[in-house]
Amino acid sequence: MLRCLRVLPARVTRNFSRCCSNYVARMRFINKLKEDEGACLTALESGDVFLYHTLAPLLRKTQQGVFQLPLLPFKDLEGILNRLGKDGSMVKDSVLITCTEQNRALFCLDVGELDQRAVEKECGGNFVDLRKAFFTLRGEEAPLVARGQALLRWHQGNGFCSASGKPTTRNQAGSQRVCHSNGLIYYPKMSPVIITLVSDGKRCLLARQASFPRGMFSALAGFCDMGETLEETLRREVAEEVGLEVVSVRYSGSQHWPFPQSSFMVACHATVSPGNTQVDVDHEELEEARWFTLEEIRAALKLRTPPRDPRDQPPTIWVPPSYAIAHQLIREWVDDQEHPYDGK
Ligand SMILES: NC(=O)C1=CN([C@@H]2O[C@H](COP(=O)(O)OP(=O)(O)OC[C@H]3O[C@@H](n4cnc5c(N)ncnc54)[C@H](OP(=O)(O)O)[C@@H]3O)[C@@H](O)[C@H]2O)C=CC1
Ligand SMILES: [Mg+2]
Repeated sequence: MLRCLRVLPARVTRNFSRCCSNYVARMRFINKLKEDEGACLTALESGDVFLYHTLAPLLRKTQQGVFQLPLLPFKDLEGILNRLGKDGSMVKDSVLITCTEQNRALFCLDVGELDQRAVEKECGGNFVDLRKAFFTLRGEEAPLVARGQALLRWHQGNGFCSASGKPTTRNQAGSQRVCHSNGLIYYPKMSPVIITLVSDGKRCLLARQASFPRGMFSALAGFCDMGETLEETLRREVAEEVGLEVVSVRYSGSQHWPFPQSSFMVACHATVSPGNTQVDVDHEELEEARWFTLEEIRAALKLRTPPRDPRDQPPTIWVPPSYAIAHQLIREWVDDQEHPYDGK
C-alpha cells in the first residue's frame, strides 16, 4: 500500500548560480572527448594526469602539512615512465576524469605494473589507501580520487565480454568498453543505494553495523532491488532493518560512494508516525539501532575525529564525517529541529 507514502517537495533548492559561466561549453567539451578519439588524445597530450598504484591514489604533502593530489602534465609523466624503463606511450591508457574551467583535461592512470617506491620517489609523494585519501583531501579533490578509482576499478574488472567471453576494448576517454565480436557496449556501473534518516518528529533513528568503527552510528542504508523505485526501496529497507513503517519521504541529495565499490547514494529524510516508533532490529544486518534526541545528536556532531575511549568504558557516540552524505542528513535534521519548516 504505497498510497499512504507522501513524497514531500525538496526543501532546499540547489543554487547553481555561482558555477562558472562557461559550464555549458565545458560539459559539451567533455562530451566531445568521450566521442572523438582524436580530440581526446590531443586533450590528453595538453592535459594533466593523476596516478594510482593498484588503485591507491598518489598524494603529496605540502610544507604546510596539507595533502594534495599531484597533477602531472602529460610530457612530465612520459619522462617519468621513460626513466623507470617503461614505454612513455603507457600514458595513453589514462582515463578521462573531467576538465578545468580553462578546458584543460584531467585524466588518471594506474601504474600498478611499476615498482611503487620508484614511482613515489620520481613523483615526490606516496600512494595511500583510497579511504585515507578520501578523508584527507580537501574540497573537490576527494570526489575526484573516488571517481578515478571507480573508473579504473571498472576497467580492470571488465576486460572481457560476459556474453562472448572475448576481450573488450576501451575508447580513448575510458567512458565505455566494446566487444567487437557482438557489438555489445559496456558502461561503468554503479549500484543505487537509498540512505535515509528516519525521524518521529522529535528524535532521529541511527543504526550501526557490527563492522562500523566503535561508537559510530549512521543513517539506514540499503541497495535498490531490480525494478524498485527509490521510495519503495526506502520503505522496504526501513521495514526490513528496524521494523518501522515510513509515512513520508523528502529528498535531500546524492553522492557517489566508492566503498567498498561504486554506490550511487540517494539521501532522503523520512518520517514515521509518533504512534509507530517501536524499533525491532534485524540483527542479521545491524548490531544496534535506536532513537537519538536532539541533544545527543548535537554532542555527536561536535566530535571531529573518532573518540579514543578506553576499551572498558562505553563508547562515545559519533557520526560519519562531513564528506559522507549521512552527515549531511544528520545536520539537516538538526537544522529542521531548530528551525521548523512551515511548508512555504
Ligand atoms: N555515504 C554514506 O554516508 C554512507 C554510505 N553507506 C554505503 O551504503 C551501501 C549500502 O549499505 P548497506 O547497509 O550495507 O546495504 P544493505 O542494507 O542493502 O545490505 C548489504 C547487503 O545487501 C546485499 N546486496 C544487494 N545488492 C547489492 C549490491 N548491488 N552490492 C552489494 N551488496 C548487495 C548484500 O547481501 P548478500 O551478500 O547477502 O547478498 C549485502 O551484504 C554500502 O556500500 C555502504 O558503504 C552506508 C551508510 C552511510
Ligand atoms: Mg543496510
